[in-house]
Amino acid sequence: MTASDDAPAVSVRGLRVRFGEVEAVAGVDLEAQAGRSVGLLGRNGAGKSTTMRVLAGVVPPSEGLVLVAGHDVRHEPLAVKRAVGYCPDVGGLVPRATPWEHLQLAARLRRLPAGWEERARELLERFELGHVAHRISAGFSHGMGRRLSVVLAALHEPQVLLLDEPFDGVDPIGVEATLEVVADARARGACVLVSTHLRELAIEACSHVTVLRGGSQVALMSAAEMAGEEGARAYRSLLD
Ligand SMILES: Nc1ncnc2c1ncn2[C@@H]1O[C@H](COP(=O)(O)OP(=O)(O)OP(=O)(O)O)[C@@H](O)[C@H]1O
Repeated sequence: MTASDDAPAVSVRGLRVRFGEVEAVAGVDLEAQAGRSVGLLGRNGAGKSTTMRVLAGVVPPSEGLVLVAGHDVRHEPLAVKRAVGYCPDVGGLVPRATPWEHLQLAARLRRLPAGWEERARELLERFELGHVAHRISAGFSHGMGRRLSVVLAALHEPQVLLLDEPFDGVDPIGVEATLEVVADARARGACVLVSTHLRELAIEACSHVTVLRGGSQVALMSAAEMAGEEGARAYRSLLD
């Protein structure tokens, strides 16, 4: 099954995720159409990364119905993984591999047609990683690793792009490149989800934002409603 034109690219209904006694996500509903981007905001431990992991097909929901590009994450995790590009909040890189080797592996696993190298080079240049393309990533700074993770998530132009803390520790060039990747993805009809603590960047990158608190969703609004001093106050009041 694939998403029909008007079906949401991401549909989350009553999502709950438990790890033993801990309820990491305790009720999230979300719908995002193709061409939209949604920001996930909330304090440390609010459940953002767990929600992202469910959308990436990495962690199964304990309860709820989650469809990504028309695929049920519970029953079709492989189809979900094929449809998404996922930048995890931590990890995901092989320390002994170079950026180019990461890209070669991603291209092989995703069976990308010949010609992917050009897009890979263009992304590396955009993120100013071209000069370290053949250096092992073990010595990369945190921000360089973040930038490479975004490149890897975006390489195959996925239907759904999931960026978990893509701006964390990233310099202004990397932030700009990431915003461009989000805008490009939206322009070609992909749906983008961005988890971040940075309200202003969420507003810049996203059409809508949702705020999580203690695993529960406490707001879903247009990004414009979060803007300015009034938006900052509204956001602050949602945090505790
Ligand atoms: N594998 C796990 N086992 C046990 N508890 C977990 C696991 N993963 C997440 N949690 C717990 O679930 C809650 C939500 O965590 P999550 O990482 O989703 O939050 P977050 O909003 O992404 O936080 P941050 O902003 O700090 O990255 C936290 O209390 C966390 O300790």
